[in-house]
Amino acid sequence: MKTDKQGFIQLDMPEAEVYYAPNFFSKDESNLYLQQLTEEVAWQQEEIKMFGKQLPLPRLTAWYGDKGYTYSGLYNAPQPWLPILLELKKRIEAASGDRYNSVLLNYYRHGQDSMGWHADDEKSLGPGIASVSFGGERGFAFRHRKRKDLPTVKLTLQHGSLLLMQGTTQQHWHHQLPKTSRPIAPRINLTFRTIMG
Ligand SMILES: O=C(O)CCC(=O)C(=O)O
Ligand SMILES: [Fe+2]
Repeated sequence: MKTDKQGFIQLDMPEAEVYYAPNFFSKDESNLYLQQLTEEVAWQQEEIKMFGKQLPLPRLTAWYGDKGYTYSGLYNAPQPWLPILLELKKRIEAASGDRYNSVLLNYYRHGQDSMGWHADDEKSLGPGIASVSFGGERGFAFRHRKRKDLPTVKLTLQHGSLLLMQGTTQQHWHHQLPKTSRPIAPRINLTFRTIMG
């Protein structure tokens, strides 16, 4: 690991640009953001069609921003930005040097809520994604899509942390937020994104 961007650690991952700032937000700020986001965001229980069945996603979600997006073949209209989301976006843009026009929010109610291996590599998505975490600390992992010789890269996403995924990260690596049997406080994750076109 090496420190590059100010306050960020760069993860040791070939063909990727991933930076992690464990204490991007102070404890007090993070507690406030966690509470406000829990209350103000329009959390939804979405369903996904799998093996011909409608299954609830193992987390609650919300989508805000300038543009709609298509997910699992369904078009989702965006909700207009909340002031708190614009405030977070501004601070993260200043640190990352990227610009974002939408944010996907995930609410993990307990350790059995999760997100499986995937890459955020849709053609309409810009390469810079900024991931903010508030609440219960969860494990997170990256796995190279082709090179089985490379180890899985694991980290703990802390309360108030910022993870930047840039460059060719999504083309070459998958990531996941695994389930845990540990009792764990609810967690909110925000991924700021750029939808093009
Ligand atoms: O909750 C997380 O840390 C990961 C979220 C994620 O990968 C996504 O929304 O695409
Ligand atoms: Fe993702």
